[in-house]
Amino acid sequence: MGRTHDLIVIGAGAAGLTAAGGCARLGLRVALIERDRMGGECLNTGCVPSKALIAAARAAQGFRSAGPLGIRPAEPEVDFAGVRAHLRATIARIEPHDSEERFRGWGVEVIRGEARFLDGRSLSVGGRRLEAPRIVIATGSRPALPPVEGLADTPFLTNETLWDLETLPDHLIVLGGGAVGMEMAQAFRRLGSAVTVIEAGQPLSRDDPEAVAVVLGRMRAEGVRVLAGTRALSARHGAGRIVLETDGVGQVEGSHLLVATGRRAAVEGLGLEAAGVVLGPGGIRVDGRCRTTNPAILAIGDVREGPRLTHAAGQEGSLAVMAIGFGIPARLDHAALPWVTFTDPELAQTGLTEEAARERHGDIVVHREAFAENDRALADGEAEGFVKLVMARGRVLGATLVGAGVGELVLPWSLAIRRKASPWAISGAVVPYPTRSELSKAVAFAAFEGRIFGPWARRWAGLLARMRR
Ligand SMILES: Cc1cc2nc3c(=O)[nH]c(=O)nc-3n(C[C@H](O)[C@H](O)[C@H](O)COP(=O)(O)OP(=O)(O)OC[C@H]3O[C@@H](n4cnc5c(N)ncnc54)[C@H](O)[C@@H]3O)c2cc1C
Ligand SMILES: NC(=O)c1ccc[n+]([C@@H]2O[C@H](COP(=O)([O-])OP(=O)(O)OC[C@H]3O[C@@H](n4cnc5c(N)ncnc54)[C@H](O)[C@@H]3O)[C@@H](O)[C@H]2O)c1
Repeated sequence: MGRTHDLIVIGAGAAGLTAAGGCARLGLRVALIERDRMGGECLNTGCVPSKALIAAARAAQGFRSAGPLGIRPAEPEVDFAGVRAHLRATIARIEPHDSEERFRGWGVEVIRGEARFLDGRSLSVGGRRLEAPRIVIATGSRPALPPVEGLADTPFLTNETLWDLETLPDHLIVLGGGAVGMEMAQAFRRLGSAVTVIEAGQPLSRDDPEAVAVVLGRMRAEGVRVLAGTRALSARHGAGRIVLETDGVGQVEGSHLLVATGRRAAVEGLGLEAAGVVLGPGGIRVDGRCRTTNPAILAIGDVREGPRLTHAAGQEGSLAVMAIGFGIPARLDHAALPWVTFTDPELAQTGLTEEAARERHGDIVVHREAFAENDRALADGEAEGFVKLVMARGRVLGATLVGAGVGELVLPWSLAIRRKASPWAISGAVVPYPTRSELSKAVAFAAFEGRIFGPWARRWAGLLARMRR
């Protein structure tokens, strides 16, 4: 039996949908295999429900925190069933973008079932054999469980089950202080749970420590107990309580446990060996063009070694379209890959952190502006945080932003790192007043301020002034 399709994509998350949709719209015969829900993790168990929960939590917190604005603080009445309904409604509103109908409309053959490789060009799904000259693996990741004694016999939640909770936890223990752990810890605290985070190293350790300190300060002030440098050794449960034994603070007791200790590639049952695809410790091994050890097979999104973010998955889906649809050997460029942690204040990074830039480039210059200098932030009563710009020899290497809604301020800095916008242009842009974007202009201007108001400029202005006297 010969080829059944031009392209087979396994997994209908952000990565697989982008690859399948793009190639089908170019007229290729595309099969898209999905064993569970269309839209994958981001839509169903990741970004979307977590951001909807964060929005509900922010609304609740607004009741408590408006005192400085002259609104008497009150304890909100949280209707957790209503919060869940908001989560479900948000998913339902976004779902049509990722639906079978939409992709079938573009000519994609959506096949429901579990894929398993037969060899490097063919696979089986539900007893049917499919073959194509190009295959894309986009099967995502699953929660990685830590080696904590007794965990398997203890009831715990992960991002796959958290959204099914019917009542608000009385005391949520969060194991892992990464993006999932910190976002959910603050959200549940704001909704009314007691929350303890147990983190073996430092929370949000990939981020700039100075910016992380701002987030941690706020979370601790709101009552989240964050135990850094603390490892869970064992877990047990009884009488509706969960007890974790730790190496730092002894026992931590709560009503619920959320395990958020990282991810592992979802490859079980795929039969990678039959396809000649090698798995590394962090996921499927790929080169700079997302090619696996079998060059006819690409691996994109969470399943491969590398950053696990929806926009990275989408970018790699587009790269697959370039490679397979157009034959363009596009390479991945993560130099300006942004990431945002949606705590409050938000924490955003693009390019290198100050520490990474110093290690790699040695001689760097850091410019910094605080939201306390921004009129809009002051008017909003949310003036915590800063924008930090890291440069070397006139080039932007990275930007760190922490403050209310800073995820919306990252774009010009990602462009600047890729030299699609210059700090000079940003410093001279006309920015609407009063907006937080003014802080981006201010920090860019700081890079030139010394020269604009320096001795040469003063001499020239003085000369002109004297001529007019
Ligand atoms: C709580 C949480 C919050 C997050 N928030 C953000 C955020 O705010 N911003 C951000 O950028 N990222 C966020 N992420 C990360 C983001 O969800 C992932 O990076 C992204 O969803 C990965 O997309 P993907 O297409 O690679 O994989 P997935 O979305 O996991 O899709 C893989 C699909 O493959 C299917 N599949 C697997 N194996 C098979 C098989 N053998 N046969 C058929 N189908 C198969 C799965 O069912 C799944 O639908 C968050 C993650 C979590 C857990
Ligand atoms: N806003 C966003 O973009 C966003 C939000 C959520 C998740 N994500 C993505 O999802 C992925 C998964 O997030 P995550 O938070 O699960 O993983 P992570 O790798 O970011 O963090 C896991 C944390 O758990 C800690 N840990 C591991 N074992 C432990 C143990 N035994 N005891 C205590 N702590 C332990 C680690 O030190 C680490 O800090 C990330 O790659 C992230 O990029 C992104």
